[in-house]
Amino acid sequence: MNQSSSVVVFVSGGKWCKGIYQGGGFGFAIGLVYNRAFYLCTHKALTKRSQGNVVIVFDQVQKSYQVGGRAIPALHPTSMTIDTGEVFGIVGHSGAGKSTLVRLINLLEPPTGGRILIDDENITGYNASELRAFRRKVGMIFQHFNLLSSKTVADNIAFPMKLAGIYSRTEIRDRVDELLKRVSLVDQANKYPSQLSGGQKQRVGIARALACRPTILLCDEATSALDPQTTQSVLKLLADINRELGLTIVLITHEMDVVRRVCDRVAVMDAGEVVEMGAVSDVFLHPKHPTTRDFVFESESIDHEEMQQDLQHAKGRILRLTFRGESTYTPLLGSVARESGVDFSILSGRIDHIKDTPYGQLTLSLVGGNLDTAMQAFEAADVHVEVLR
Ligand SMILES: Nc1ncnc2c1ncn2[C@@H]1O[C@H](COP(=O)(O)OP(=O)(O)OP(=O)(O)O)[C@@H](O)[C@H]1O
Repeated sequence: MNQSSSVVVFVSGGKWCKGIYQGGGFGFAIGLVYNRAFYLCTHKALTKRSQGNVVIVFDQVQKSYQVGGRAIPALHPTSMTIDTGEVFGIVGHSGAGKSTLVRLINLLEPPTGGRILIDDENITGYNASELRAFRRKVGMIFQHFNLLSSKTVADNIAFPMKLAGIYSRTEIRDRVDELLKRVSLVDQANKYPSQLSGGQKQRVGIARALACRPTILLCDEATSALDPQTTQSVLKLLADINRELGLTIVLITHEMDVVRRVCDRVAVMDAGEVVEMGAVSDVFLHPKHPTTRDFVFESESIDHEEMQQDLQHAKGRILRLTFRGESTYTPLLGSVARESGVDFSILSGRIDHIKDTPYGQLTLSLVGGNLDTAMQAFEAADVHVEVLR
């Protein structure tokens, strides 16, 4: 193999970093990096999928707000389904309509058109008492926690049960104790919200949302007010709750990184419309809509213009390879180079996870040899190949 030098972008903790890489031993180097990173991963997400039962159906649902006597659309007619037990992300910029969509699910906002079915029932036709019973099935957590400042942690958690008026004192006490343990706040039970950190406040919010044993949990920018480390721990708690209780979680956020960490599927919103929807791995690794691409680039800290300039300097054909799950374990580049006689330069690379599934992306320039043989070898190894130039 010829020696070649090129810009290399490697990843540390999910971030890109650059350097100059001499092409000779790249197969080994990449194999080593990948194997080291993926050795630590579990395969849980490869086997876990939603149970396939639809819990939420939006059938041509639309919402307009009356402003100054005029109907201003916030959600254009939207049809979608959310499955039982999945974590469903809704991502979009400010004003895209995310909060509106999520507030329709528990009828905090009534739709101005279409039908919303929850567990096969059209909730838009509910009377007041049916609505009260329904709302116990849907918990909600908020960006700014919305705790009652005059009540202790334990009393905040007990509050929805007391309000429901259908639980005994013993039931409430036992449930509060159980939830304090679940959110690791047993020793904070008698404190007031002002005495807690942001992460602790959100844990109280989560416990309170779970008090009446809901089957759906709505999260409205639940981590947006938290620092990165606290965000991680709150997302982990939500993932544990989803896995252990089988709760369906609908999570709205303006950060694709949050979606990548916990969601199974995602809807991308732009100006009141769902512009892209699908499994997080598909949407994240192969974004189609420009808004989705912006979110993905932003979350990967990629300067798109800089990247394009780097690509212009590269010789030959340019491919982007995407490895997912099992295919990431194969130290493939060396063997493909030997088989095809193609020389590679690595222009960029990234390794990370989508939920628990490892993935890697490499952008390569290829010179000489037999390109078709190389492409066939990648595809045979279950590596997705995109020709960029
Ligand atoms: N109660 C309301 N009355 C009038 N217009 C509203 C109301 N609530 C939201 N809107 C408008 O509807 C559109 C969608 O708002 P929404 O809050 O759903 O967006 P979002 O994506 O959640 O934004 P953000 O991330 O900033 O919360 C915006 O143009 C907003 O100004």
